[in-house]
Amino acid sequence: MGSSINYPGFVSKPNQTVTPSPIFHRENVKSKQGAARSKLSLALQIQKTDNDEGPEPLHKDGAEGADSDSDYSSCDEKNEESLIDYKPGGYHPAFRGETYNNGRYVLVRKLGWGHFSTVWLAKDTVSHAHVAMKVVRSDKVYTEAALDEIKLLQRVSTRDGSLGAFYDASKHILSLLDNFNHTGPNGKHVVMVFEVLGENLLALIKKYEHRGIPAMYVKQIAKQLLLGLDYMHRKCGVIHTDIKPENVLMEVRDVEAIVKMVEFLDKQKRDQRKVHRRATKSSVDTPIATNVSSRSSPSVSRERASGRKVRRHTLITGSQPLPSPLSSTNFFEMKAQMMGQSLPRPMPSTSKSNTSGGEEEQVTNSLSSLEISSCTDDRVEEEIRTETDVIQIRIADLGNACWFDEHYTNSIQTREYRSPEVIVGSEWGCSADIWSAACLIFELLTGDFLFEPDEGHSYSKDDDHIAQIIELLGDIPVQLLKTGRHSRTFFNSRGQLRNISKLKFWPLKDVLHEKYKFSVEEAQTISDFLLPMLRLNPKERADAGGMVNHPWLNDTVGLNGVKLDERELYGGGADIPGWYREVAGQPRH
Ligand SMILES: Nc1ncnc2c1ncn2[C@@H]1O[C@H](COP(=O)(O)OP(=O)(O)OP(=O)(O)O)[C@@H](O)[C@H]1O
Repeated sequence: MGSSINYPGFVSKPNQTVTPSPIFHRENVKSKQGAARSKLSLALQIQKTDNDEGPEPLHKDGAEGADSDSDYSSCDEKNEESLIDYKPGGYHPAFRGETYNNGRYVLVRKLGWGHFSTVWLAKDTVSHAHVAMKVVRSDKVYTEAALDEIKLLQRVSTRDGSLGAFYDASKHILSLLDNFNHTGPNGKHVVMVFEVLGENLLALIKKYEHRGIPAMYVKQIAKQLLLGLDYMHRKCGVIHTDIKPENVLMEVRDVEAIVKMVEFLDKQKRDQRKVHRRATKSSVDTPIATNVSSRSSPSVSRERASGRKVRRHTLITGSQPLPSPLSSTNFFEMKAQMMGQSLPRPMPSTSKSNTSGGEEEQVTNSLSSLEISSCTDDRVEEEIRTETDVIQIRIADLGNACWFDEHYTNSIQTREYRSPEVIVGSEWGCSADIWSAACLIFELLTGDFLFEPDEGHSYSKDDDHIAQIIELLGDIPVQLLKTGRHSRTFFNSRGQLRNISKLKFWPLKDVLHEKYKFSVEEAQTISDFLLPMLRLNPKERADAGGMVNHPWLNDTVGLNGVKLDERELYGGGADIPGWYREVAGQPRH
C-alpha cells in the first residue's frame, strides 16, 4: 500500500540499501536507513520486554496446524513489521493454519509485509490453489484506504480486451481475486486475495549486488512495466503514484510446484530439528532425572519452558517470499536438494520423517517441469532457458493509487521516485508515474538510485532533490515554478535556488558512460530512452504506450514483436485524460 507520507505512524522499510546517487553529494548527513533502523530497534526493545512477560499465546491449542517449531519463528525481526503495531487498530495476529472466510482459506506461510498489512500464502480450499492474502490493519484510516484500493483493483482486474490488436496488458498488473472482512482481537480487517507472485525487483537489484541487472532482463521489465502503465493510464484512468522496485513483483511460474518444494524442504528441516532436539533433550534429561529428580535444575527447566514459550508466542512471523529462479541465489540448490531427497532410498532409522512416500512422489512429479538434472533433450533445455531468461512482472500495491479525476492526496510517490511537479507542489497526473518508471529503470541498469537527496545544514531534502534534478536535466520550467505551491520555498524571484548555489551539471549519457562504464553507444541509447520519460514538464513527458515502441526495446526477450501501433514514440499523453492534472467532468473509463 502507500508510501511513507500519507498516513500516521508510518516508517520507512529498512530494506532499501543506501547507495550513492550519481549526482554530486553536497554533504554527508545521517542516512534514511539509519533513521528507520532506530525506530525499528525501539520496536524491538519493546518486543523484548513484552516477551519477558510473554504475550497472550497466539498459537493456542485450537490453532489447527499451527506449528510452533516452524522456520518462521526464527525470523529476522529487524526486517519485519513492528510488534508495537499489534494492537487494536493494528495488524491482525495471523498464524499458520488460521482459517479465513468461513474456512475457505487456510494460511500457509507469510510472504511479506507492508505498513498497511501482512501478506500470507494461503490455500484456497475451494479451488485447491494457493493464493496471496493481504490482511490490512484494522484502523479506520487503513480500512478506508483498503476499500479505495479494492475499487481501483477491481477496475484494473477487469480484463476488457487488449489495448493493441493482440496484447492484453492487464496481465502486468496484480489481479484481485476476492475480498472480505476478518474479525480478530485487534478489530475488523479488510482482506484482499490475490494471485501468488514471487519476490519484488528490489530482491533482484540485491541479487546483482547493486551493480546493475543485465540489460536483457531490464528490457523485459521495462517493456512490461510500460505496457502495464499504459493500460492503467489509458484504459482504466488509474494512476499508481508509487512506482518503485518494491512494488513490482516477479511471477513464479509454477506456483503449486514451488509451494510444494518450499513446504517440503521446510518440513524436512523441522523434522530434523525435532530429532536433534529430542536427542539433546534425552542427553540433558538423563542426569537431572537420575541425580536431582527432587530438585530439578530451575535454570534448565526455566530455559526449556521459556524456549518453548518464546516459540509458541512468536507474534511476528518471518517473511518468506516464494523463490524465483532469477532472484533467489539458492533456487537451484533448493531444487537439487529437493530432487536429491526424492531419490528412492531407505529412510535412516533415526530420522522418522512424517512425509509419506506418496507425498514425496507427488512433490517430485509436480516438480518434474522444473527439473534441471542431466536431461539434455531440446524441450528440457528450452524449459531451463525459459525459466532463467524470461521474466514476467506485475505492478502491485495499488494502495496509494487514485483516479485521473480524483486525487486523494498531493503527497505522492516515494522520495527517490518523486517527480519535480510533485516536489514543487504543482499539478500532476498520470505522467508522474512515467517519471518514477524512468527512475526505476535507471536503478535496474545501474543498481543505484537516480536521485538520492539528503538534507544538509543549510538545505532540505527537497532543495537537494531539486538541485540533483537540475544537475542532471537542466532548469525547472518557468511554468512549473509559477504553478508550484512550494516554489517560493526553493527558488528566489530570479528563479535561482535559494539554499544551494554550486551546481555540478552532469548529463545522463555522461553519467552512464563515465560512472557506470556503459559504452558511448549504449550510454547514448539508454539516455535517448530515459530522457523523454524524465521531461521536466509533466505535460510533455513521453507516455508509456509510445515508449513501448522504442528501438531499445525491439529485441526484448519474449516481447520482440510487441508494438503499440496506435501510440507514437516519444509522444506526450495529450489525449490521455488526467495526463498532467486532475480533470473533472469527464466520464470514467
Ligand atoms: N500477490 C502477492 N504475492 C506474493 N507476495 C506478495 C503479494 N502481494 C504482496 N506481497 C508481498 O507482501 C509485501 C507487502 O505487500 P504490499 O506492498 O501490497 O503491502 P502494503 O501493506 O500495502 O505495503 P507498503 O508499505 O509497501 O505500502 C510485498 O512487498 C510483497 O513482498
